[in-house]
Amino acid sequence: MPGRDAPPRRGIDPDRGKTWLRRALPIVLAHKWTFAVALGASFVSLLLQVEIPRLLGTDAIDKALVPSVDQALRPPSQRLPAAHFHDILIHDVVIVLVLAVLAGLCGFLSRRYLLATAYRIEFDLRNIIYAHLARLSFGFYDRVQTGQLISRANSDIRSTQMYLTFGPSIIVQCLGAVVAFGYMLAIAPLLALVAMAAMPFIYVATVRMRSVLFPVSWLIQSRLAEVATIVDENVNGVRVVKSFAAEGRQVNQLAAAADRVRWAYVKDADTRARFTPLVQNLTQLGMAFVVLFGGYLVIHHHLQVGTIVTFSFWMVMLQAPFQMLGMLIMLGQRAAASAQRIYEILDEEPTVVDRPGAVDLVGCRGDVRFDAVGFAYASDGPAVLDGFDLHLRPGETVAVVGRTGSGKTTVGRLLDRFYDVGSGAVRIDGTDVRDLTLASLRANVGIVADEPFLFSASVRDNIAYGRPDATLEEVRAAAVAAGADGFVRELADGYDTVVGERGYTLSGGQRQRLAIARTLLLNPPILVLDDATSAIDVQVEQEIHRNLRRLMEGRTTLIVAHRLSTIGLADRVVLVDGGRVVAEGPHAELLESVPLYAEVLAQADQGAGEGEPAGERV
Ligand SMILES: Nc1ncnc2c1ncn2[C@@H]1O[C@H](COP(=O)(O)OP(=O)(O)OP(=O)(O)O)[C@@H](O)[C@H]1O
Repeated sequence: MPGRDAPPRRGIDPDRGKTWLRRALPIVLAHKWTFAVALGASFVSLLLQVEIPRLLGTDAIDKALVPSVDQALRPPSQRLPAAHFHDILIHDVVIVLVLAVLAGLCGFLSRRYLLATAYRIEFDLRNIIYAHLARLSFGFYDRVQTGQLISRANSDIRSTQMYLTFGPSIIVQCLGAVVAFGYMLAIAPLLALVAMAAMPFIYVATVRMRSVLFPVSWLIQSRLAEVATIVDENVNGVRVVKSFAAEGRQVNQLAAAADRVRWAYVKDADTRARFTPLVQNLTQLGMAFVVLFGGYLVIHHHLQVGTIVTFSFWMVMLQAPFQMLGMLIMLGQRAAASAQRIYEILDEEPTVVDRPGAVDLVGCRGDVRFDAVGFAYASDGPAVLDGFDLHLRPGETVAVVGRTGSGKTTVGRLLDRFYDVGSGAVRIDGTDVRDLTLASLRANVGIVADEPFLFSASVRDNIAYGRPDATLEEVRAAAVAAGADGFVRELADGYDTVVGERGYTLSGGQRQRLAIARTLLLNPPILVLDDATSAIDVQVEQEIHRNLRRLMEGRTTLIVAHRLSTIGLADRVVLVDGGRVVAEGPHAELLESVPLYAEVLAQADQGAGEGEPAGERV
């Protein structure tokens, strides 16, 4: 059996032509032994539970209690000693006790292993999905709403798991009931049929109850999620709410959502209140018929009293599977829908993957070439780059400048293979990036993104994200280089300070400096700076620029320049327009000779005037 943290051993069957259940089978089979123990123990426990009423009824009552009562009617000389009946009684009770203990033990084993199987299947499904999500390319994340996808995946995983584990368990319970019914038929066939008379009604009532309850339970889930979203937005967006004095509106919005949850809960309680007593009373009614018809048989000496007692116990056992069969059908429908949604993710193929024969990028010199690159985000979408040529010599810093939406950021993304080019090629040291392993490519190309993402972890862990084994000295050196050391030292716990969710406890500038430190710790020979300093004030920016200049030395750096000041870092500027490079050279030269360049910079100046924190937009 795998350890708790063992990765899943099998994934789903990739054959899309198979039914959802057959596709999920490998995951269940990976735990077949735990599952078999659970089901086996459950079956044995049920057999023992079938046997106990038989012993009590047909043995203890019919062979000890009823004959002992009969004794009173006989003359004393013909009576058997009371000890004779005591012995039978005690013998039966001891056996019942032993069986009960064994049944309890089997019940324990079955629950223990069934739940273990359930959670292992859930663990596997969750890991398989997460591992797959991690493999999927950026194109997928552009299309789907990731947050919703993940939260939906959670409830889908749960309902699929429930059916996969509890489905077979319910079937085993039904088998136990079949055995009990077999006994009933063997002992008193007519009475057995009478006992079964109420069962179809129990089944129908339960199916009806579930058919109302299931949609309501979905409703409750989605409405709770709605409330959670409103609370989350109110907490995260508290500054906006308060600054617009919109507290009252928000509270009303929450009250309305909470009322919708209340309605769904009341509907749920209402349904249960109506159906649960009905199902219980149907069983009692069935028992009444058994006593009536069984009593008639007893009076006419066709049956013994104990059999009625035994049958009453068995009827309680029989009604459970009839209730659960209804549930099984509902669970099945829900699980089928859930599994389809899970498969939608798992069937999605990553588009950017290691090609067969891909080689590691070793000893990277940092020579970068874009050769006639053509690219569109969607196959039927407009071309973002079209015949884009650019050569960055080792150690050179080049700023890409262009109008907003001209494809500057895209150039950086293609270099790190976030997306693959549609035509042409991006080469590093002469090798097409598609012929390099992704891991080695990304270890050699460091990206400092426009909106740095920090994890809810310590400053140290955030900086060391790409190299978790880095020493504190190395982390500090990177922070010093990125100009972050000063403010980190002033934080309550220094490098051990946990930054809040996504780093919101830090200022924009501080977050960016940590992101720069994180990339610098990797020491990549090629850097992509996506205007990483856009949220930093002029003074800090100058300091960072000093640091960056020192650090860019010896590295090939592509600056995705959205701001004028960043251009100053570059040895050379290229102007992008219409998806290709239309001019290149030093800033001053371009400014003088290329009207479009001056125009783009002028627009950037306007952008700066419209609320940019510092510097000018490009
Ligand atoms: N993930 C995406 N999916 C689809 N289209 C995208 C995606 N990212 C960018 N685009 C589109 O591609 C074009 C180029 O975008 P890109 O971000 O490269 O421009 P940019 O020059 O960096 O712009 P800005 O200066 O405004 O940041 C734009 O029209 C944009 O709408």
